Amino acid sequence: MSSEKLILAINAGSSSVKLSLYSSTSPPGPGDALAPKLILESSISSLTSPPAVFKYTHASPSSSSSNVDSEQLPDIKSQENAFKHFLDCLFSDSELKQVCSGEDIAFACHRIVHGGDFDKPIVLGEESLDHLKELTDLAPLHNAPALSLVYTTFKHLPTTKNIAFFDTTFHTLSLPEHIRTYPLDPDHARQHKIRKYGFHGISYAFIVREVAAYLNKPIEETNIIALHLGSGASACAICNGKSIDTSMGLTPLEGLPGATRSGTVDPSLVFHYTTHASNLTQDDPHISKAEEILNKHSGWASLTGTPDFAALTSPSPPPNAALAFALFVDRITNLVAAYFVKLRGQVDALVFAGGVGERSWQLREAVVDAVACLGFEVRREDNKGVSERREVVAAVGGGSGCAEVLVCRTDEAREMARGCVVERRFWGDM
Ligand SMILES: Nc1ncnc2c1ncn2[C@@H]1O[C@H](COP(=O)(O)OP(=O)(O)O)[C@@H](O)[C@H]1O
Ligand SMILES: CC(=O)OP(=O)(O)O
Ligand SMILES: [Mg+2]
Repeated sequence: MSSEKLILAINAGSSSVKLSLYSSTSPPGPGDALAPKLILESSISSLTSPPAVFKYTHASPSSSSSNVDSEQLPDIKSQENAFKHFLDCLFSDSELKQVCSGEDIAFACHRIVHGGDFDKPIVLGEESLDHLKELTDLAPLHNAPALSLVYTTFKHLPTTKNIAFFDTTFHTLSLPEHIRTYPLDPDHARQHKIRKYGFHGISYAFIVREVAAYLNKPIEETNIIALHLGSGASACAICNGKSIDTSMGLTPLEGLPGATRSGTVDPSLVFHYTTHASNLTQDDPHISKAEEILNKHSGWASLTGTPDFAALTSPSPPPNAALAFALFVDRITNLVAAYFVKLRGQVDALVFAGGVGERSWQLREAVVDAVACLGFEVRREDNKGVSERREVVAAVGGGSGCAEVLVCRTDEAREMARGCVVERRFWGDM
């Protein structure tokens, strides 16, 4: 006998919480296993610049009376309160008969950005949490909010099984030693867990599976250059379905610039920029002044005054918009060129994903034009029209003889829900 189980996917950012509720049957059947069914999506954003904004949308029917398009919540300032508000809405939602209390939610899947050496998702318990707490020092800006929501889930959903999915997992076993090693004293590096980990792996796992299906190739034979360009941005060279290089490193700061992140800069810059580089910040005793500046007060927001990438190509752009745009295109070009060579030119597709990659046709056009000498070509009309289309993967260039240029609507929540459904070990005692 199969019964329906509910899966809640939780993606905690530093200033937002994104939640998606899915259903799946237990035990998962062969057909169901790949397709958890989306019931609703919700988000609470602007937690650090109140008022927080709440959204709550049923997957169907699209005009549900419980939907909240955009509601300001001035009293909500923490991840915990945001989550509690979401649960209150969920449990009082008269259109959702299958969920009345926390006991109805079988699984909570948490996106934890830094997973250290974990090479697969894990069920969260006291022991694994202790280990993850140690890793928080490596990624204080990312892991701390996610872990705080794990504790909140323990408190409010005590019967739910909590599973951690890591951004690092996709890279853990496949990055070659010479890629994951920094040229530093090996003993010191080992002792302090200093190496390239790579991030956005939940997204890359989704992208490579969807792109392989689109290309009608086995994942194990699929070679792509994937660009996850959101408020945090990275690139990944994927050879035969596996990550062989990626631009983020020990932390998500390395590599490409982001909305408020500098990306790679000369490490000595830190000491020229501020004499208080290693002082700890007042708000968080784990974060140094330098980390705060490079993570939260840099990137295109620092050049232009706005974190909104769309503003850079709007009819009335902010100051330095052209500079910030050209700089981003240049840093992406460096990576595409390097990864093209690392893949020996055997590239099935150049793939754009993430908020900027999926929505900025101008950015895609500029990047593809910049790497045209490698054989990439953009179809301008398809590229402009893609944002209105609903497919998970859409072609915007390439084709006959040269690599495809694709846009993939990446979905970290769906990837976690799918991971939860396909891993039988999570369902053992259910
Ligand atoms: N229409 C658009 N054109 C260009 N950039 C956009 C557009 N809509 C959103 N963005 C950018 O996408 C980024 C957010 O991407 P997303 O992947 O959702 O973020 P996060 O990294 O927070 O998960 C923001 O920096 C925003 O400026
Ligand atoms: C790893 C990372 O940078 O994540 P995000 O882009 O969601 O901030
Ligand atoms: Mg993201």
